[in-house]
Parts: sequence; C-alpha cells; structure tokens
Amino acid sequence: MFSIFGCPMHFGVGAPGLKYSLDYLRNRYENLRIVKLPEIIMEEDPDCVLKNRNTVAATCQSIAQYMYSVFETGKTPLFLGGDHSVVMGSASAASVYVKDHFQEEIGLIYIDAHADINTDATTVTGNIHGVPVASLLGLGDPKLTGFLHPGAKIRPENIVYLGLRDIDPPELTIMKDLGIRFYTYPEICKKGLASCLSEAVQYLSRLNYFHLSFDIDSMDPALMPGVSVPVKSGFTEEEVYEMMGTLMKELPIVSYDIVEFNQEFDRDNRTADFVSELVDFITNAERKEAF
Ligand SMILES: NC(=[NH2+])NCCC[C@H](N)C(=O)O
Ligand SMILES: [Mn+2]
Repeated sequence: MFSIFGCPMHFGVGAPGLKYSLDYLRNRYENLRIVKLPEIIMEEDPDCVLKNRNTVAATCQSIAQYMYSVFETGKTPLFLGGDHSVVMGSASAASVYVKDHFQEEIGLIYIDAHADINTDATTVTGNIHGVPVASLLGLGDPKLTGFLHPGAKIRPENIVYLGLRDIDPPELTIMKDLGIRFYTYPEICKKGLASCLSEAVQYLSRLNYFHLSFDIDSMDPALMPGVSVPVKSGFTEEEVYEMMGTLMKELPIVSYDIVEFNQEFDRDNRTADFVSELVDFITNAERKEAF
C-alpha cells in the first residue's frame, strides 16, 4: 500500500510556478487528491550563498518527519515535489528509518538530467535544488546535512544516477573523486537502456533497501515541457516506464519521489498528465518488497 503526499517546495529554485503546481495536480486528478505539506518560511541570513537556506532546511525537516511516520504505518511513501531540494527530507527519512529498524544502509537511485551534487562552495546559481545529493553525502552546509540524525545519510558507492546530461564541472570532479556510478543519457542511448539497467541492478544488488528519486527534467523537454530547468534530449515516456518497471521488479525500493513538475511551463497538460500516469504506474506495478 502506498501513501501519496507532497510539498509544493519552490524555494530551492525560486520558480514561482512550482508553488501552485501541486494544487493543480490535486484538483485535476483523482489519484492525486493527496496530503499537502506546506513550505515552512523562516528568517534568512542575507550572507548565505545558498538561497532561502533556512526555509528549505525547515521544510525538509518537516518532510523527513512526516515521511518517517508514514514508514511507521507500514505504507510505502510516494512523495511529490516541488523542486528537488525536497529529496534531502525524503531520502533522509528512508535512510534513518532503515538504519533505525534494520541497521542497514540505503541505496539511492537518482534519475535526473542534473547531478544535484554542488555544495555551497561550488554552486553557481545558489539554488538548493542543485545541492541535495551532496547534502545527503554529508557534504557542504551543515544546516542541510542533519535531517532527523546528524551526518551523512548515503554512501557514495550506494548511489546510481541515470539520465544525466547537464553536469557542472565541479560536480563531475566530486562524482569522480567519490567514485559515484553514473549513466549519462548519451551513454544510455549508446549502450542501450536494458543493458545499463542490468548493469546498475547488478552493481546495487548488495543492498536491501532503496530510495528512488525521479526528476521530470530527466525526460526530453520537447515531450515534457513542464519543468524549471529543461535540458535538451532525455528519456521518452516509454523509456521511463521500462526503467521504472525494471527497477521496481529487481530492487527493493522502499520510497519514491517525483519532483520538479512546473505547471507554468507545461503545454496541453502533457507533463501534468504524465505525472498522474506515472503515479498510477508506480502504485500498480509489480514490485520487489523490502519489508
Ligand atoms: N533539480 C534540478 N533541476 N537541479 C538543477 C541544477 C542546475 C545547476 N546544476 C545548479 O546547481 O543550479
Ligand atoms: Mn534534480
């Protein structure tokens, strides 16, 4: 059984369309009449390079607490963003829950056009939706690394990225230094999706619990225009369903997020319709259970 909830986080990128996008989905689709967690507005430090850091931190803490309580009910959390900063809350909850109950580490499957592994020292934009993976690794601003428990939530060797096509140079340095496994979209096209997926599954098969974070901007913006930071090319709908179907069947995924839907840039409800269909797909697909 899934528990679907969301947060219209927009302070991690500052795109106003994100603020009402969750309500748009909730009003339009019956399967998305979901619990909505609000953004928690805090006073900000004007000297901080990361924009809206205190607000994003407080909101992620509340997402983490809510999600932890969902795990305790025995349901599988499926979380809707909002911008991708929210994964600091959702993946932290998965990590801490699994550590508390099974004394094990989680894996992170990160499907995205971007690596989101900047820190306060490397970010060019100051947007926190560009730093969550670093924060989950325990890197960067300490106000973004301690959700639920102090310190790192995920180890570099337990991450796999799929679909990257826009990596900032310092991000590539961090990924290479830490030996993080990633499959760019061009590489997936060259080697074939099925073979990259089976390699990724093999690589991760030593782990028993996963959080999967799906950024809609991993898809081709010509097909899915409703995102804040579009990058040319990317997954088709068919590829996303193949990827999700395989990962869900092969790996015990304990929680999911779908992030970055921005209604302001959508056309003919293409992206909105897809979010609703993807939720239906995930909640009905055959899956490997973890607990
Ligand atoms: N989740 C996202 N859409 N992230 C986009 C990040 C873009 C850029 N690398 C930055 O750090 O600002
Ligand atoms: Mn992202």
